[in-house]
Amino acid sequence: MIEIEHVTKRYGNTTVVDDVSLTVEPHTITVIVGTSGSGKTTLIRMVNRLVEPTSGTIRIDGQDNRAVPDFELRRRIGYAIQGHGLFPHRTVAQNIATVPTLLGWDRKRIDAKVEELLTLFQLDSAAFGPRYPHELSGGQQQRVGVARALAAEPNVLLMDEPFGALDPIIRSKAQDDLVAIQRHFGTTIILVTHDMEEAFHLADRIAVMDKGEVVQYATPAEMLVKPATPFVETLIGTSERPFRLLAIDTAADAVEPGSAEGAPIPATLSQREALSELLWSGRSALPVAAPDGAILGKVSLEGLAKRAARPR
Ligand SMILES: Nc1ncnc2c1ncn2[C@@H]1O[C@H](COP(=O)(O)OP(=O)(O)OP(=O)(O)O)[C@@H](O)[C@H]1O
Repeated sequence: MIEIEHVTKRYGNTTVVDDVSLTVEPHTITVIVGTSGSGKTTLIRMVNRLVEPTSGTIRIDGQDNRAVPDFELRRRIGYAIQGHGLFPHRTVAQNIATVPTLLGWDRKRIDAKVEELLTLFQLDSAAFGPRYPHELSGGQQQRVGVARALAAEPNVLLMDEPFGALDPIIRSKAQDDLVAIQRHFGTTIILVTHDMEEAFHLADRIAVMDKGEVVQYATPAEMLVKPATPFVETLIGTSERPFRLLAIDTAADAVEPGSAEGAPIPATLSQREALSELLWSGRSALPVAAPDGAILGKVSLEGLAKRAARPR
């Protein structure tokens, strides 16, 4: 659990984070959104103490983060940023091994961890381990960046626009990978993004920042139904509301019994993507397939239309 209590950061006379309090429950994804310069990066950097708060307290699993030695903070808190921040003169394997090496893990344990993470991110370790970052695509570099952040098995992962530089297809894949990883390790994640679609897709809770303040901290569904301020409403985009609602859950959650014609859609698609497939294929229902190919049932236009309506 991460408890941020009355945290303020000032640079000179300018307050960039203004008395922010929020609690991030263990094993959840909290997404921070807001306008440029609203203090998102500064807020998450105070969690791992890359920035020192002017006042206030941040506790990680009950412990004040000022009381935790640096090396221990680095082990407990992974940090992944846009552009990946990979060391250009170190191989992929060496990049991933950075924090475990600093922590003095033995060679065998480090090698096993590198292998595990590369496999998890669908990068063949024999082919990719010895390569240098410039020999990878942007999407591969991004995955290595996240793998490196996870190498010391942190309880907490901070991500600052980790998918910002990716094209939409790789981005969607990277988001799915992140959800899979989060389930696999049970990591508590705070992620900063500009992309509201990404926020609604990934978040258990969303924090909206405006001029250094958190103006709303709520589940995506709560935020859609009751935006705290006109700013939050604008950020969500009123014409987007039904689609945002559908972006929260997957097709698996909307499966109805029965069969349907046409190519099956994966159960992991968001309901929004499922709706898009339905509209584009011109069908009123499509089969839904589990990852092993088994047909789970169908999703229908009618079913999704009900789910897109304002929750009561
Ligand atoms: N070291 C610093 N010294 C002075 N001002 C700073 C410093 N770091 C950040 N700021 C200011 O604090 C404000 C918040 O910056 P921050 O990077 O946290 O915003 P952000 O919400 O992450 O923005 P963006 O979405 O554009 O990345 C900005 O106005 C920025 O100029």
